Amino acid sequence: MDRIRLVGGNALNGEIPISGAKNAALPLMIASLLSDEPLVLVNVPRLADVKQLERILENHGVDIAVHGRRRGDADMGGQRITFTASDIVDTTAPYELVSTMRASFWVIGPLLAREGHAKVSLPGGCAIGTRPVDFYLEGLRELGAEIEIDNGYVVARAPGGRLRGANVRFPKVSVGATHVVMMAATLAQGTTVIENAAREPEVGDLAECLVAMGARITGIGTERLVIEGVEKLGGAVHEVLPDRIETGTYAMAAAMTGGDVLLRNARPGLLQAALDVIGHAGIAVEPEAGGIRIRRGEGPIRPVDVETEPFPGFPTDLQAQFMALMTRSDGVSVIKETIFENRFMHVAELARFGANIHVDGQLARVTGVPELRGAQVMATDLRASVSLVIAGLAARGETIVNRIYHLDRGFERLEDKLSRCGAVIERIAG
Ligand SMILES: CC(=O)N[C@H]1[C@@H](OP(=O)(O)OP(=O)(O)OC[C@H]2O[C@@H](n3ccc(=O)[nH]c3=O)[C@H](O)[C@@H]2O)O[C@H](CO)[C@@H](O)[C@@H]1O
Ligand SMILES: C=C(OP(=O)(O)O)C(=O)O
Repeated sequence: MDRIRLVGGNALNGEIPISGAKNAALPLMIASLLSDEPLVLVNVPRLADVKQLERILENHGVDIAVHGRRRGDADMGGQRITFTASDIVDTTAPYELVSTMRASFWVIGPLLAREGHAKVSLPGGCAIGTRPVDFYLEGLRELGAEIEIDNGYVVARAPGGRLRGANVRFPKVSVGATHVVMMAATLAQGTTVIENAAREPEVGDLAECLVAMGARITGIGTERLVIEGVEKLGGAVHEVLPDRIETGTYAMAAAMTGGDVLLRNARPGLLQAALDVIGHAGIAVEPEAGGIRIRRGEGPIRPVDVETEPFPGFPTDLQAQFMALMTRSDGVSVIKETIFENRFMHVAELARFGANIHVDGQLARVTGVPELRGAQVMATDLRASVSLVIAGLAARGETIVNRIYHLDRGFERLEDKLSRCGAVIERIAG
């Protein structure tokens, strides 16, 4: 398994290009199942999760064409990929594929809406929690689906071959459940209202793409979505929005090491809560024409208390990265994780750098220390793995991060992007 080796102490200076968002690309790719016409996605990031989802979509009969580079393409720019689901040849998503990439469970919505039936493996839990899918199934039942669980699979059928519009209210904000019910509702008979819908930018990005394909959706960006079902959807060309989690991650890396970094193509409005917190920690956050500039002056990193919340609150996907930053603050920061029940796996690994963190249920109390020391550490999940890289960038001496396949799921060419800004970081194949 590949590892990453870092030697800490260098400030980051220069420019980091922000890639297309993993959490936007995945639902957008799945939306291609809703139409028999080509869906062209622009700025698709080169990530392990994207490659895995391509394999899953091909299993359903989707033709996938990756366009070659074009003269003038931006350095480290995203891919242009055409997805064409002319004919869905298989409405089963098998365990061996779904278990490797949780979001592939989301194919259940488009398959049910377009074909009237679907058999999709339950995704199972993962490091950060049990992550059930009860809201998804309740929402699809409201749309008229008959659903049973058989041998670890969700077997769903739309009576008469078509779902019907309904009022769906989620008991708790769920990004995935909002994606799935919204996609299913686009082809349902009648109108669907989704209350307590997720407002994450990736949900809005998917909705805009669906509208471009001919869907009728209003309330985009709000917690109340209204979808008027149509008979058929067409093709579209849609650009994947920049990754707000990657943006926040590199902002915290620059804050941690010192230096002056322009996050190219970043959009402040996608992560304003996180940028505000970084500003309260004493770091200069300056929107510019080409992105966001992060400048850590001579001052200390100030402690800030944070509670993770659904958008527009502080995102849970930046919690581990922020904790790494707070390990070097000049005080005490209390971090509350309210979204997932087990998202402090990085605490034990950060402690190996000499960090002082005490966990009590949903709360982590981080007392800043004057110095971190390099260590051998192990990645446990996607965002935890990058929090270890952030710590290693500022630690004295050498750090080895093991099991970085977690990183490759959601961070495109991380070591290239960081080494171009002065970090001593390399991938060790093995
Ligand atoms: C591919 C993708 O976009 N992943 C994101 C998506 O995951 P995902 O869509 O899986 O996360 P959800 O928003 O659904 O989860 C939020 C909370 O609701 C719970 N829940 C969810 C569904 C359900 O049926 N029952 C239930 O209890 C979950 O266990 C969790 O505690 O949103 C999360 C929260 O912003 C992010 O951390 C993930 O990066
Ligand atoms: C939890 C994450 O992704 P996923 O839902 O794909 O596990 C993440 O992107 O931080």
